[in-house]
Amino acid sequence: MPNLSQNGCSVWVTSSTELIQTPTAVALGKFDGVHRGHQRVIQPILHKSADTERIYPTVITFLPHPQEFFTGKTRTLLTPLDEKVRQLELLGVEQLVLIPFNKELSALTPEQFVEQIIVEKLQASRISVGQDFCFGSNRSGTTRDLQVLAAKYDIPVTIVPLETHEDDLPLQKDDTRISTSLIRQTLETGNIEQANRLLGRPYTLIGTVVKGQQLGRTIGFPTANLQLPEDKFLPQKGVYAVRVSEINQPDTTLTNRWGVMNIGNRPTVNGTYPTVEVHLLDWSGDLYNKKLQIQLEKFLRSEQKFDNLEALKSQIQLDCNTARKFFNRVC
Ligand SMILES: Nc1ncnc2c1ncn2[C@@H]1O[C@H](COP(=O)(O)OP(=O)(O)OP(=O)(O)O)[C@@H](O)[C@H]1O
Ligand SMILES: Cc1cc2nc3c(=O)[nH]c(=O)nc-3n(C[C@H](O)[C@H](O)[C@H](O)CO)c2cc1C
Repeated sequence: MPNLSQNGCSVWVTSSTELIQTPTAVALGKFDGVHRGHQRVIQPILHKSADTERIYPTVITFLPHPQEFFTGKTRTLLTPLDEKVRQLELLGVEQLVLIPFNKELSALTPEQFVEQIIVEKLQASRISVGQDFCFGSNRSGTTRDLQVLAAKYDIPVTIVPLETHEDDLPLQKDDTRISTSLIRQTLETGNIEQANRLLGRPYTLIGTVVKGQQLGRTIGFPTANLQLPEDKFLPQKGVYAVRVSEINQPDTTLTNRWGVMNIGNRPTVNGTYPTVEVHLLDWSGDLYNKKLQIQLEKFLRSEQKFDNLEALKSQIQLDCNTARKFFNRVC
């Protein structure tokens, strides 16, 4: 049973239905990315001033992802567990329940799901779902079914209309819904500003700084090499302007610092595997073992193979200048 409370987070995370804090107000869904649409679904379960009883604002999701369970294929995520918990905490969610998705659960009828999970295990006093939510065996239950079934137990259900965007996306002319897959597509093409608009916040990487080959310092640009969760979805390879903060430590010199980041194989130094490295502007010190949050703000260029380290060094200097100009304009 993961409990990330010790990880500096106040959200109670459990995958044991015996350890759920009840009664709950629940939002149901996958919530990968915790994007603007997800945020709207979560809004109705947050504390209302009129609440007299202690009701836990709770997000319910399934582990593994139902698609992963049925296909056997692992998926990368916009928000791996640790990051999802942090985003939910920022919204005011107090509990994340990861319901084990297995054969028994997938076989429950909509009626059984409401009775056994929503009523008995979660003791839900209120439910919120997105308009396209389906539940029960073969995804046979609709949001309308949920409303009807929950009404038998006097549980109100909010059905939240799908959030849309106003961006002009050539591939999605008629479909303006914000979705996890649209954000993934946008990140794959390096359109970070658009992805950030769809998310309602910057796309973020959270990782621990590990040792590399001690090469960066020899060209005047030390870079913190980030170890990320294995299931983290990476955007297009290349160089980005980023904001960097240390997680869990109120070290003010490491809060919201500007930086440049490279995601790539480093062809100039004959790199053989992809790395994620960040150079902080106007900062020096030791970052090893620190946990950093990197917010991606602008895609600057694709990775290139340079003839020598001098040429790479000049380009990184130009990247720093471009990032500085960008941040001076937006700040
Ligand atoms: N401005 C800075 N930005 C990033 N790291 C810095 C900075 N200043 C000092 N450092 C420190 O230097 C380390 C990186 O040094 P350097 O790039 O030489 O070696 P490395 O960790 O082996 O990485 P590389 O893969 O680049 O060789 C960082 O992990 C951090 O502790
Ligand atoms: C801002 C930035 C841009 C980079 N661009 C490239 C690049 O275009 N090609 C490359 O081979 N390596 C690039 N690197 C990685 C570079 O090879 C690596 O940091 C050093 O070799 C030290 O490991 C970049 C690194 C940073 C921080």
